[in-house]
Amino acid sequence: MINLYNISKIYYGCDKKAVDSLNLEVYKGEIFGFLGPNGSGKTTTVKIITGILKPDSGKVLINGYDILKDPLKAKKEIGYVPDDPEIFNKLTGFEYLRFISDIYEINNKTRQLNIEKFGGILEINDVLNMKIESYSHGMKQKLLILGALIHEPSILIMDEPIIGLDAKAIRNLKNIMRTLADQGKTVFITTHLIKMAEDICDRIAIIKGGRIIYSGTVNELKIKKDNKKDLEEIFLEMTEA
Ligand SMILES: Nc1ncnc2c1ncn2[C@@H]1O[C@H](COP(=O)(O)OP(=O)(O)OP(=O)(O)O)[C@@H](O)[C@H]1O
Repeated sequence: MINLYNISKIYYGCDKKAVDSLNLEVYKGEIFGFLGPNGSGKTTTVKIITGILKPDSGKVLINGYDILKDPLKAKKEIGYVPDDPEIFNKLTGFEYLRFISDIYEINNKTRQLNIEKFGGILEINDVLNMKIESYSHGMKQKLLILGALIHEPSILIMDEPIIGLDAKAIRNLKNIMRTLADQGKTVFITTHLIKMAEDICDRIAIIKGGRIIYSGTVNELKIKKDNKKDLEEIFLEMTEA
């Protein structure tokens, strides 16, 4: 479970808050979609949830652990896929996964089992002996996802996970997300892709200018908007207004 209480952040030298008084609860057993136009504060929020950025005010709890006061315990709960897959290019895929496993103190057997399981689903295992610099964008993205799953986190947080993936990989990732949620884990994704959110997310929040302007299910939102069928139209209407 993820809890945000009154989170605000203003970047140095900026006059406007990147995120402003955010309150959010993301439950166990759900896939939660965080939607918003460019520059609305999605990545800032993800970086604050994962402890990469410190908010100016407010509190984040990760399964009850305060990300600032109890960072190791909180971070052990999280698997994180950043929006930029440019990392550790000189390592091979295996070396990267070993490195991540060591950080999370995962034994060899668990590491191997999870590489076989999730690497198999993501169809990345054939290239794990190659250096990451030789990977395509989509292959790097798959490796990052595999790395985020290797310690069996109870909370999976992915920033724009679909970008760069082909149709089959997207379907496989959706299946992984649904399986994790059905196992009682928390899945939090940011996306620009409204259709994706509509297809897979149990609940969504829409952020605009750093403030959450809606949180709930897609169906509740449609009912609120006079039963308009097209979520994309509703989203554009809400975020452009
Ligand atoms: N390092 C930074 N320094 C200054 N301003 C920043 C920095 N990172 C983000 N911002 C600003 O904070 C606001 C929110 O940015 P953020 O990256 O969180 O948005 P986003 O919703 O993830 O955007 P996108 O969909 O384009 O990835 C924007 O106005 C952005 O210009």
